[in-house]
Amino acid sequence: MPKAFVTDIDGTLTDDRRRLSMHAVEEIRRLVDTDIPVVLASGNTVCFIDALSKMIGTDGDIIAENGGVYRHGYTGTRHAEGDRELCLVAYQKIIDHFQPKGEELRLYSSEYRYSDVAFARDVDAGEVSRLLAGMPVQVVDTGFAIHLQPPGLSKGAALAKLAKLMGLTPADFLAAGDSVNDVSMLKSAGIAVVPANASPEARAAADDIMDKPFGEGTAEALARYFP
Ligand SMILES: O=C(O)COP(=O)(O)O
Ligand SMILES: [Mg+2]
Repeated sequence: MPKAFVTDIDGTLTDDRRRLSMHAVEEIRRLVDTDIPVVLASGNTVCFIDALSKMIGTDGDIIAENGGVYRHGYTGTRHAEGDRELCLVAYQKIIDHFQPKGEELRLYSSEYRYSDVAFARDVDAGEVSRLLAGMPVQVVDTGFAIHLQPPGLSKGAALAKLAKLMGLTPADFLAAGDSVNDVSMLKSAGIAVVPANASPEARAAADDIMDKPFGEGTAEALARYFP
C-alpha cells in the first residue's frame, strides 16, 4: 500500500464544471484520519488550494502553480521558484499579438501568483506556443487554463522536493491526475492512477485507468489502493 497520496484538483477531484466530488472528499478524509499524508497539487494558486485543504481537512501540504510553488504544512516555508517577470514579458507579447485582432485575454488571479501567469483559454494554446517559441517559458494548457511558467518547473519536480521535506520519496506516493500538467507527477509516483476523463497524455502515464470519471474515479482509486 502506498505511504502517501498526491492529487490534482481540477478534473481529478472535481468534474468538468469544477464541482468537487463529495465521494472523493470522504475518501481523502479517510486517508487523513488514518495518518496517510495527502498532498493537493494544482495549477491553481496557493490561496485557492489552502482554502480547499482547510475545508477538506488535509494538513496544508500543497503544490501550486503547476509546481512553481510548494509548501510543507500550513506554517511551512512557501517555496516559490522561477522568474515570474519573464512570464509577464511573454504574456505582454501575447497581448500585443492578439489584441490588434480584437481578441482580449483574461488573467486568472494574477495578484495571488508567485511563479507563473495563468489566463483563460480564449485563444489557441498552440498559437501561443508558436508565438513564444525560443523564449525560456513553458506554455501549459491544462484544459482549465493556459499557463506560462518558468522552465524546469512541474508538479513532478515540486513533488520530489516536497516529498523530501516530508521524509518521503515520490515512489512512496499514489498519484492521481487528469491532464498534461500531471504527467511529470504521475511518472515519478510509485503508482499512477487517472480517472476515465483523463487526457491521452495522462492516460499514457498511468498504471491504472479508472472506470469512473472525475472525482468518482479518484474515489474509486482510493478505495482500491488504500483499502
Ligand atoms: O489551474 C489549472 O489550470 C488546472 O488546475 P489543476 O492542475 O488542478 O487541474
Ligand atoms: Mg487537472
